[in-house]
Amino acid sequence: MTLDDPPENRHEDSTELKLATLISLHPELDQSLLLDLLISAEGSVHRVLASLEPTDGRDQSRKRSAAGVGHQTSLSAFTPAALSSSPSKKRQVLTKKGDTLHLYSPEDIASNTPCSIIHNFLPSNEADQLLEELLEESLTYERQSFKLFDNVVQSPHSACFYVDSLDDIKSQKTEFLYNGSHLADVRQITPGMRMISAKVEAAVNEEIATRIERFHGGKKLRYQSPHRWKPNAAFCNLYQGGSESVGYHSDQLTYLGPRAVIGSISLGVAREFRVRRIVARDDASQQDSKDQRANVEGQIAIHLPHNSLLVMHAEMQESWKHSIHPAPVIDPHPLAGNKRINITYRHYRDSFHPRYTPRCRCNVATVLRCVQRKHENLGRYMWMCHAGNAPEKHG
Ligand SMILES: O=C(O)CCC(=O)C(=O)O
Ligand SMILES: [Fe+2]
Repeated sequence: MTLDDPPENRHEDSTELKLATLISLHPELDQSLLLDLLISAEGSVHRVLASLEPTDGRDQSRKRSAAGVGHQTSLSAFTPAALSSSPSKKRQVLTKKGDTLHLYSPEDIASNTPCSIIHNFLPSNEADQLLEELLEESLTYERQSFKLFDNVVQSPHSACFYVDSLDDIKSQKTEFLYNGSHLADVRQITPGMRMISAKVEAAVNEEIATRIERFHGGKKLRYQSPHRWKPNAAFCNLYQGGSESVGYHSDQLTYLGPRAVIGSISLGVAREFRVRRIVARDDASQQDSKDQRANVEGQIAIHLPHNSLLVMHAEMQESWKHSIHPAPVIDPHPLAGNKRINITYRHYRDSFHPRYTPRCRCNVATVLRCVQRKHENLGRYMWMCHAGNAPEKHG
């Protein structure tokens, strides 16, 4: 930025500066959480700082920026079965800083990430029909935008939210909050999406059972829903061309509850779904260099072809982050051209309906967060005020 820039750009820059200040003072907190707090506090760094407990003796260094495009590696170069026991206990080095481990086969994906994949999930004519329907539907998708002070920031892809019934639409538009506001575009699930939802339900429940049998001794994780997974909402994402993407994030657990499972169908152009483990700042020993920490975090690319079902299992949102990486080159799809459409089927749990969401002392609805960066509280959940007030700790 130069001094010739218009004032609104200078204002935007000051947001970055504020965020950078917060990141440097609270490196143990997730960047998206700090951004949420900053928005809620209407840009007051002071209010955000006041809402966070003081922490002494932290590593003041800035967060490592996400590694760029890495060169291709193959799994055979690494020791297998990184997740053969609890993923949080094993700290096996899978990648060197800047490298990306590319995974294609269901076996490699299941053993090295908290995900599983089914290729050629639907009969091919059904997948094509669904793609055609959603290509039409997605013509009116919009980029998700949220207000940051006087600026509107837009996501680098477009999306839309779907629920089962007209009553659910009404409820979504008035009761459920996302980034502090109601969603404007909520639609009723399309006939094609509804037609496959029973298949998705059956496959995801089977995948959950296999996963807990293989990696968790047949027992679900603590706080994981004891009930059958039943999709009742879906986000559809449209990526138009290789430059559209979504940055590293974990999905909001406020209405899904802890240990959420998500079933994600990919249609059209194949793209890289990148995942990396969240490593607590103080988990690595003092002597560990940033490079060593980056090695433990790893960076894994799961390739998502047309007509695949990826299941993000119960370990995923709390301990890993995911993204859709920008692609310098894509293979055009015969029906979709340069587009990828993704449906993430979700199970909104009744017991996490907004009528049960705790409210802060200031009467603002809270969001459910899991501590990801600070070792002593790792894995604990908290209902956090969206207005930047002191978090109420639970769990
Ligand atoms: O497009 C994808 O596969 C992932 C989308 C995603 O992360 C989300 O909807 O939260
Ligand atoms: Fe996501």
